[in-house]
Amino acid sequence: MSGTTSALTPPSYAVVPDRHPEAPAPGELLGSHYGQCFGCGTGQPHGLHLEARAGEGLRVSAEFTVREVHQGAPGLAHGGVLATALDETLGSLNWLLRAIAVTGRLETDFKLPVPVGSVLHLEAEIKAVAGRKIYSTATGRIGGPEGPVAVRADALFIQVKVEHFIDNGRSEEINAAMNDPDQVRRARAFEVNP
Ligand SMILES: CCCCCCCC/C=C\CCCCCCCC(=O)SCCNC(=O)CCNC(=O)[C@H](O)C(C)(C)COP(=O)(O)OP(=O)(O)OC[C@H]1O[C@@H](n2cnc3c(N)ncnc32)[C@H](O)[C@@H]1OP(=O)(O)O
Repeated sequence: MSGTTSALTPPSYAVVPDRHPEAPAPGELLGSHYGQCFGCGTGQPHGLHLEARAGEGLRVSAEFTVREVHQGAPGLAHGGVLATALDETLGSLNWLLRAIAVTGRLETDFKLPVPVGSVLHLEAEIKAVAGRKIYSTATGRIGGPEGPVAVRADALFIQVKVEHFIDNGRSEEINAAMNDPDQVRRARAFEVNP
């Protein structure tokens, strides 16, 4: 069975948003939004170390190399790890709107097994925005950027304010992040949209 549930179908009043004028230029590496992020941080030894790049329009691309620590079945990537790669790539679309948004819903199709050692070539795109809701979609291909689609997802991200993290995160990490000028600069870069 495949298909998208109605919660991921943009409502009639949804619009295709503008790319933010100060969004990173096409081809630019986006960098990690948080060094300890399991998806994109360089401070997580077993993390995905996913590197995303701005694309044209409302698109980003990213690559993730599947390592032994990412296995589910012998020699194959764990499905949850692949979902994380899709989630992280979709999350990096935030940079194009310069808005902070978190995943509300993520629906994933697993179409092909992904062996350890594979490079997953990811692409994500914003389809529409309705108020705080951002509708987006992503694919992950193996065997090259034009290879077959191994995984895909549709998602709904919800815009939040930076207080979402300050109010809900564990105080150790939040205090460390707030005392890191680089982290504060990155968080502020998203706050231009109320
Ligand atoms: C200096 C300080 C340092 C801070 C630095 C931070 C920088 C960070 C930068 C960038 C971060 C990017 C991180 C990317 C990482 C990858 C992405 C992830 O994995 S994120 C983690 C997983 N996700 C969650 O943990 C969300 C947990 N959920 C929630 O917190 C809430 O449920 C939340 C915020 C999503 C919504 O709660 P509400 O109370 O704000 O809003 P309501 O009214 O419930 O929803 C708004 C609209 O959205 C719909 N909605 C919400 N959830 C939905 C769902 N699951 N399915 C369908 N619709 C949903 C609702 O029906 C409503 O729609 P209607 O406006 O009425 O039309």
